[in-house]
Amino acid sequence: MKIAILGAGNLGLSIAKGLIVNNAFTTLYLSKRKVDNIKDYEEYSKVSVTSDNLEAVNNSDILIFAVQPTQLEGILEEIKDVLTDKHVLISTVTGFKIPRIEAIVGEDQFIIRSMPNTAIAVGKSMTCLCSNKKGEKRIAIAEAIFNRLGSSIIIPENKMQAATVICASGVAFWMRLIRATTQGAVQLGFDAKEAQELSMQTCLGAASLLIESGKHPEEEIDKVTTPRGCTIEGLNEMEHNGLSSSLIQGIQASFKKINSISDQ
Ligand SMILES: NC(=O)C1=CN([C@@H]2O[C@H](COP(=O)(O)OP(=O)(O)OC[C@H]3O[C@@H](n4cnc5c(N)ncnc54)[C@H](OP(=O)(O)O)[C@@H]3O)[C@@H](O)[C@H]2O)C=CC1
Ligand SMILES: O=C(O)[C@@H]1CCC=N1
Repeated sequence: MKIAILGAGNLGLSIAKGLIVNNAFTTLYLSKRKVDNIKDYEEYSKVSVTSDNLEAVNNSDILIFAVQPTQLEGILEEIKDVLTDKHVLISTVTGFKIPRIEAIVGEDQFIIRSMPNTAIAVGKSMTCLCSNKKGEKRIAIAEAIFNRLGSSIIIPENKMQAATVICASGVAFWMRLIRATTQGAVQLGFDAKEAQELSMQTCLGAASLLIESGKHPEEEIDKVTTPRGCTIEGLNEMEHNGLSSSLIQGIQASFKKINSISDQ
């Protein structure tokens, strides 16, 4: 696959790393206006770095847009005249809905919206996808790309905002929980490095257990909570202090914010 990432910033470079590590492209163009800080990527085979979006588009089939929402319109205007039937447009841009993309490049383009997260850099992104009518014929290509870099599901476009909160912002939410449990472990006597290792691996183990068993979290929690034991003591104290409620309220606040700053 000949892929271009237009907007090689935080997310764009995370996608690039995932593609490079998984050898998941034929050629890869990385574009941004100031290329000095990504020049190193040219050391990888078949990777080109450019500040010329048209060069990237003309030499690629899959175009992944990873610019800020206010920058997408300008890029689409810039490249729309060189788009051909070979191109599949994949936008990762938050809150920029498909009809708005179609209004610039036309309905007769394969348009896909994708919401990955930064764990794509290590092939572990949960990515949500949707498309315009024409894009339905190419969404399998997007699935193939994002399934090599984690997992993907296809959702209706009206759930993309919610998916952004749960999956994209979600990485930050889980990181903060890992930091908090790390701080707890330091207070119990582990040094910072050990504490983070214990926290991260336990988090990974808990998620893996649910993924592999298909079970509900409470079923697994029941196996851990010895009657009158330390686990239920800790869990109940956390709940008295609003653990679940706080997480749910944070998700609601994030969702309210995303709806206030986007166009859908
Ligand atoms: N960060 C995340 O975890 C996630 C982000 N998203 C979405 O992805 C998009 C990108 O986010 P993020 O990576 O954090 O943002 P960044 O600001 O880190 O990256 C945007 C990049 O676009 C480049 N850029 C700006 N204008 C142009 C242009 N005209 N042509 C080419 N490149 C350009 C910028 O570099 P330069 O100034 O040098 O051009 C910059 O590197 C956003 O819409 C965000 O909502 C979605 C999911 C997760
Ligand atoms: O925080 C944000 O608004 C963007 C969207 C999801 C991740 N980063």
